[in-house]
This record gives sequence, C-alpha cells and structure tokens, in this order.
Amino acid sequence: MPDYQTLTLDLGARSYPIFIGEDLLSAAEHTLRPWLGNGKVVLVSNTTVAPLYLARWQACLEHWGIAHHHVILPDGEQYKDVQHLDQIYSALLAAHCDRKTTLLALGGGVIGDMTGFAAACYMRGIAFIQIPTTLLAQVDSSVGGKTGINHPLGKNMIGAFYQPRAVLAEISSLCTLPARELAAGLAEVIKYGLIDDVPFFDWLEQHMPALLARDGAALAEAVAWSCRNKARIVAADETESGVRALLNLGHTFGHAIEAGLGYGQWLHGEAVAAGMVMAATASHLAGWLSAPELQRIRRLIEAAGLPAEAPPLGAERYLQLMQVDKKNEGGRIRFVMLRGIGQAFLTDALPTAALNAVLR
Ligand SMILES: NC(=O)c1ccc[n+]([C@@H]2O[C@H](COP(=O)([O-])OP(=O)(O)OC[C@H]3O[C@@H](n4cnc5c(N)ncnc54)[C@H](O)[C@@H]3O)[C@@H](O)[C@H]2O)c1
Ligand SMILES: O=C(O)C(=O)C[C@@H](O)[C@H](O)[C@H](O)COP(=O)(O)O
Ligand SMILES: [Zn+2]
Repeated sequence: MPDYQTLTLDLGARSYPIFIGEDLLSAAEHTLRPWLGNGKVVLVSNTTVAPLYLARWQACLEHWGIAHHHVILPDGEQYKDVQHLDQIYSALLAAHCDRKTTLLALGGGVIGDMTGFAAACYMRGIAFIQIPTTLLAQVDSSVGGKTGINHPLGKNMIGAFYQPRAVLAEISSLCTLPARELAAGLAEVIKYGLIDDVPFFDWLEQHMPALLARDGAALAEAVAWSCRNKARIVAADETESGVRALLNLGHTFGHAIEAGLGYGQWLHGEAVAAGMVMAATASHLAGWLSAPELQRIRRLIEAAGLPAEAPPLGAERYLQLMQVDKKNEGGRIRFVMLRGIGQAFLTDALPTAALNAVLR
C-alpha cells in the first residue's frame, strides 16, 4: 500500500491526479516520473522555498538522468506581475527550452499561479506540474487550473485557465511554514465548509487546535477534504460559468483589501478571512443568515488566528475596487452570500443598506 492518497480531478482528457502524502519524493517513480514526458524540466521557485526544497527535487531528476534548469523569483505577492513573469520566459528561452519542456512549480500560490500562466503561454502551451508547499496552495491554488498574475488595477486580472499534469502535495513541507502563512491557508479551508459542506465545518470546529499544532494526520485530512471539494466543483464547471463562482466566497471583498492596501500587505488568506466575515455579516443584514450562524463563522475564523475585521478603506474605495472583479456582469457587482453554513449562493441583488453597513 502506498503511504499517500490519490485523488483525481475529472476533466476528461485533461484529468489529473492529486497526490497527498507526508513524503512524496520517496514515491517519485509513481508520483512524478510518469507526468514528466521526455523533455527538459525547469523548476520555478522563490528565494525562500528554493533553499529549503529545491535540491531534493533536483537530485531526483539527476538520478533519472533528466536535464533540468531552474528559475528563482523574488518572494512575495508584489512580484506576481508581468515583469517577473517575463523572467520565466527569459530563462526558458536562454535554456533553449522546446515544447517538450515541463515546468515544475515549487512553492506557494504565487509561484504556482505564475508558473502555470508561463506554461500556458510559452510556445502556446507546455506541460506543468504543481508541487505546492504552503497549506493554501495545497488546498486551493494548485488545483483547478486558474493561473495568472496581478495588475495594479486588479487582482489576478491577467491569466488563463490551464490545468497542470499532476499535483504533489507534501504535508511534510508545512513544517517550515510560518504560523501566519498556515493560518492564511486555513481561511480557504474554512471556505469549503461554508460553501456546501456542513460536516467539514463541524470537523474544523473540532480539529482547529490539532491543525494549528500541525498534527500531520489532521493536516492531511484537511488537505484531502478540501481538494475533494474543489475537484468536485471544478469538474462541474471548469471555466466558472456557474457553480465555480462559489469558490470566490469572501474574495470580492478580499481582493479589494489586497489591491487597496497594496499587494503583499495583507496575505491573500487573511483578506479572504475578513472578506468571508463581511459576506456573512452582509448576508445576516439582508435577512438570509441567522445571528447564531454568523457568530459560529466569526468564532471559527478567530480560532484559526485570522482577522475577522476588515481594514477601513472607506466605502467609496471598496466600491471602486470591487467594480474590477471577474464575476461582475453588466456593470453589476455579483457577491457570494450565505443562506446558512454550507449554503452559499451568487447574487447581484445584495440590498444596498446591507452592503453599505459592512463597507462602513
Ligand atoms: N489559482 C488559484 O485557484 C488560487 C487559489 C487561491 C489563491 N491563489 C493565489 O495564491 C497566492 C497566495 O498563495 P500562498 O498563500 O501560498 O502565498 P505565497 O505563494 O506568497 O507563499 C506564502 C509564503 O510562504 C513561503 N513559503 C512557501 N512554502 C513554504 C514552506 N514550505 N516553508 C516556508 N516558507 C514557505 C513563501 O515563500 C511565501 O513567503 C495569491 O496570489 C492568491 O491570489 C490562487
Ligand atoms: O479556483 C477558484 O475558482 C477560486 O476562486 C479559488 C480562489 O481561492 C482563488 O483565490 C482564485 O485565484 C480567485 O480567482 P479570481 O478568478 O477571483 O481571481
Ligand atoms: Zn483564494
């Protein structure tokens, strides 16, 4: 029996495995080798993750006799931009990479989103594999094929839907993650419970101390549960014409916080956490969500060490930033709201009074 789990994101010919285990390198013959093809490999990482984890994957490629190169980007959301994306293309061209090249994204969501977008565009599309090293990337960004970069005027505004060949989520890499980053990942984990999974929300209420203590079994369970939920939603709606928009719970407000404060000031997960409390509060004020459920949501977010209060950008600024959102249609802002825990829905009819109250 392998000591890792395998989930599948079912997208027909573009289906792929999501491997989840403590140590996937020792099983790399099964978890990595089959997805590499017969071209070169280029590892993309950053200045924080590369010193920790790059050498072990390079040694594995050496062992197989696979030619490889690497690109190391600066660390931070503020570098998820077109200038730093261009550094990946320059490295690929300098190394004479052809269409058989496979990119390996080794890092958090920033590296994964940028590497995926580089793979989507280089020579009109080459293969890439996600090796997510943050909790957030393991439970969310490495799965589902949203790739891209930020623009000064809006978060993730330039990008492509482009699926990886495989996802390798090594739970052991979470040992070196700063506590603030672990908490940021928990925001997206809580999101899945709120969208449509009451048993998961209940489980998270019971297991939050174990998750914060980095209990390996609890983390593996949270990653697998989250990936199952995300894979189910993405398989039903890959390019977000319907149900996938629910994965944006908390993000209409959250993206405004990230862009409004300047990318990198608040972590993505922190902004999503505060954004989910704003969405829950607005849902309550609109008469959709009960007061006890709002309290439960706030308590779980606070128990994860996440901010429940949004920064005071001012209602005008929030509205201006939220006008730049990919969910909007016909100039109307569409929000993900809650009728209850596990009952998210999309609406463009949030009462103005409820919206103004949370923006204030
Ligand atoms: N594509 C999607 O579906 C999707 C989903 C959610 C979030 N995102 C994007 O993902 C990004 C956020 O991802 P993130 O939270 O992983 O941030 P991140 O990529 O910036 O990583 C967080 C920090 O942890 C460091 N780090 C990574 N792995 C580490 C490890 N094992 N040990 C020590 N340090 C480590 C990084 O260098 C960085 O400083 C945002 O840009 C967000 O928009 C995308
Ligand atoms: O996969 C999705 O779909 C998501 O919405 C997941 C989000 O957690 C993630 O932050 C995503 O990048 C947001 O997408 P965007 O289209 O609103 O930029
Ligand atoms: Zn997110």
